[in-house]
Amino acid sequence: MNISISGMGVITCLGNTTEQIWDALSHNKSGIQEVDLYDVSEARSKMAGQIKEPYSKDGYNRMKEFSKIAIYNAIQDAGLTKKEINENKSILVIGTSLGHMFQNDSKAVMLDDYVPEVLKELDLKIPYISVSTACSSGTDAISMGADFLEFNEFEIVICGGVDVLDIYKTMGHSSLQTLAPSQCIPFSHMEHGTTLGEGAAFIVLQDKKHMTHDKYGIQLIGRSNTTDTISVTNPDINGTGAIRLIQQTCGETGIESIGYINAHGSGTDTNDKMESNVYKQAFCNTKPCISSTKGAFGHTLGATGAIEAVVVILSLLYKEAPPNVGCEIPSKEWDGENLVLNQSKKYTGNGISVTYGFGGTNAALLFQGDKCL
Ligand SMILES: CC(C)(COP(=O)(O)OP(=O)(O)OC[C@H]1O[C@@H](n2cnc3c(N)ncnc32)[C@H](O)[C@@H]1OP(=O)(O)O)[C@@H](O)C(=O)NCCC(=O)NCCSC(=O)CC(=O)O
Repeated sequence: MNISISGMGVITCLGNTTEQIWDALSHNKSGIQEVDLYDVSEARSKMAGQIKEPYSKDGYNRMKEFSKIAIYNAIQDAGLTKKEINENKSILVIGTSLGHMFQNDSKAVMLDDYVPEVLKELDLKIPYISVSTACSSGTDAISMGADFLEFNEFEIVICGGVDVLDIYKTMGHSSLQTLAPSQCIPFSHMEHGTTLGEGAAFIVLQDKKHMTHDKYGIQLIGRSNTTDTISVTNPDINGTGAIRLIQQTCGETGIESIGYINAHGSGTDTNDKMESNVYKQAFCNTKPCISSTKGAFGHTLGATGAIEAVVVILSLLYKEAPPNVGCEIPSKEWDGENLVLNQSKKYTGNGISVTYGFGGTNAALLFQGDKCL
């Protein structure tokens, strides 16, 4: 089966359309600013990829609003009517890390309790399933969506990730000492650490032979996940599970087909060292372009894999690997690697999005496409 991308919808600190985010990314722009959503005076970092007004400050409503915008835009982009979605076998697969879970101390909050309202307000009468695998959630949601399509369970799959900023995530990462005091610049020789962000991205997957018009000509040709579980917070510095992940994702296509890697690039010392070890070993004969887009969006946790999947799709359409926003001088581990610095680079071949999460969850999506925008 040819798993095709028929539509995409996004909301991020760089904009609410794929055109806006590509324009900002390709001009090396970052959407990271000082947080005004809650009090960050006690936090190690005051900065985040916050989506500014006019959205609700309440986590539940914020999750709902971001999901609704990205899902609605993905459906519109796919040219599907609500009737078509409701009358075919359709499903929503929604990934998040902790979403709005810690927003109300007084009662237990379900991770996906807002989703029925999203569907109702969009007038969609379809089932949904939620996925939470830390920072790989958005990637795993797309992977699971592709499984539903491939095994003929569903015909129209809307899948992606959403996450919101909140004081609990900020203070959690602050006490773990993972936050960069100023701003995350993955793979840079400068200070290390991540910067949080928020947003949502959804894509519509369909079997190419059921589509009347394949406007993007992009296919999801590989997907996989592996688990290390060597530590709750530390990645396996040798990257054994991550290397296996890339090999499994590429399968018979072969890793030499990859022209661009959208890395996890969380900006922390341990993650960035682990990733350089992984790509050095996995791509010893080829040197694909590598960049992380977290310097632009911040680390959007459960949404990051879905947003980065959209970035890879756009990179295939524009035939350019986007910059590693803010990175002028890489750290020495990247000597000899084809790291994209602060300017986009032309590339040919397939694009892969790789995400790693706490608990050792690793996930990847491999896309192919020949059309040009
Ligand atoms: C969290 C770490 C800084 C911990 O490193 P070390 O163990 O070497 O450092 P350390 O012992 O000084 O720990 C720093 C502080 O965090 C606390 N700490 C560490 N691990 C903890 C845990 N499992 N639970 C609670 N607290 C913990 C320590 O007590 C200490 O606080 P105190 O000093 O107060 O005692 C590091 O593992 C790291 O950078 N991890 C992130 C790597 C990364 O970016 N991975 C990408 C995928 S994960 C991702 O993208 C995010 C996600 O999935 O959500």
